[in-house]
This record gives sequence, structure tokens and C-alpha cells, in this order.
Amino acid sequence: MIEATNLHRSYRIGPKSIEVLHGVDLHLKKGECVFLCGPSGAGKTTLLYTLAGLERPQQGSVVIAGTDLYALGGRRQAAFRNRHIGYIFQNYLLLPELTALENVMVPGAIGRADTREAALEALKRVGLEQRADHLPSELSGGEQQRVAIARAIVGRPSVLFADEPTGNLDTRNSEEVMALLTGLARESESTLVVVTHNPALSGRGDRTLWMCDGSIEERRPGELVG
Ligand SMILES: Nc1ncnc2c1ncn2[C@@H]1O[C@H](COP(=O)(O)OP(=O)(O)OP(=O)(O)O)[C@@H](O)[C@H]1O
Repeated sequence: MIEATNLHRSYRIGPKSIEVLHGVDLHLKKGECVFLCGPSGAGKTTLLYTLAGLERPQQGSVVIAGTDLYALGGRRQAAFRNRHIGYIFQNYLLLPELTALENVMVPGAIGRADTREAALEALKRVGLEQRADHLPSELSGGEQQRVAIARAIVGRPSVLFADEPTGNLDTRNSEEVMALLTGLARESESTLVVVTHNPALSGRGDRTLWMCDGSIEERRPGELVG
């Protein structure tokens, strides 16, 4: 489902160049649930952005569901992302002036008549249909994260990326949100890649990857705990 080959990404800051991805290869099957762990600054967000078509690598390719993401032009790539990829950002990134329902409607806002029904259904799947008319400021952190999950799954994507989805939540909410996310992905057979600092949560996945200094290694699920 995801075939990433030889990804390189570096950033230039003044005269210095920082190499963040050093030739990363990653192959994920349909429906696989993968946790990506590693220290701060290891390049996890950069890798997720690159896999999701949000950050072009300087070298290498990303093929999702048979389509080479970076071979597509801007509009076609955006349309492909909208159709196939759901992304849950660090810090939710909800629009503060829109209600929960309107936030979930954003990805499909380009004129689809069934957008509202699909958004309501997605809110229902995350258990928040009673909060549809609330603004983000009227929701708890865990509820805001669930709205962000609803927004990511509303288009029934084949691939879901989640960047530290429990980073701002307490232990109980973290476990609930992680169970919800992995459960939804399994239900719809979406491939799921979750970045987390918390190895204790990674036991829910099929695979665990450890990222350090721009490279990834396979670990046994649960191996990083303790
Ligand atoms: N746009 C950018 N310009 C310059 N440097 C960047 C940029 N984005 C990321 N970096 C650098 O790349 C490195 C990796 O960043 P990245 O956010 O991918 O790490 P991370 O593993 O997700 O970290 P964290 O767990 O703290 O979120 C860091 O040293 C960061 O400073």
C-alpha cells in the first residue's frame, strides 16, 4: 500500500545543512498498523510529511496504492491526497471559528452534497455526534483530538497518518484515543502509521519502527517498553 524508497531530505539553515532523512525505505501492506517511535528531532514528522505528500523529498519516491505521489502535479496530487490519505496533525489543527461538524466537513467542502451526512457519520464513529455544534474551545483536549480523527477518516482514506495523536492527553485519554484510532483503521482496513513518543502505546500495532538520526529500524512490538 505504501512503497517508500530511498528517501532523502535535508534542510539548510544559513551555511549549515542538516540531513534529516538518510535514504529511508519503508514498505507497508494494506491494513497494516505501524508505530513509529524515536527521540525528539529524529525526523519522524519529516518522514510522515514526506510519506503523506506534504514535503517533497530531495531524492527517492513514495508510491501509495500504485500511484507515485511526487510524479503528480500540484492539483492532481492534492486531489489524490484528499481521496486516499487522512492526516492527523500534532496539536489537532482545528479551525477555531468552525464547529466540530464544520471542521469535519472541511476536507469535502468542494461542493459534495453528501458532505454533511458523511461528516455526521464520522463524528458518530468517534462518539461525538452530541458535540457536533460545539466550537473547539468548548471541547476537551480528548474531544478535539477525536474531531481531528473524524476529519481524517471522513473520506474513508486507504492510508491514515497520525503525528503524536496523544501528545497533549493524559494517560486515560491517550489510551482511549489510541484504541479508537487503531480500531477505526482496522474496521476500514486502512493502513495506519502513528508517530508516538510513548512506546507503551506501540503494543497495539502490527509493527514497531524505531527512528534515530534519520534512519529506521524494525523492532518487535512491545520491545521498546520498559
Ligand atoms: N522546515 C524545517 N527547516 C529546518 N529544519 C527543520 C525543518 N523541519 C524540521 N527540521 C529539523 O529536522 C529535524 C527533524 O525534525 P522532525 O520534526 O522531523 O523530528 P521529530 O522526530 O518529529 O521530532 P519531535 O519528536 O520532537 O516532534 C530537527 O532537527 C528539526 O530542527
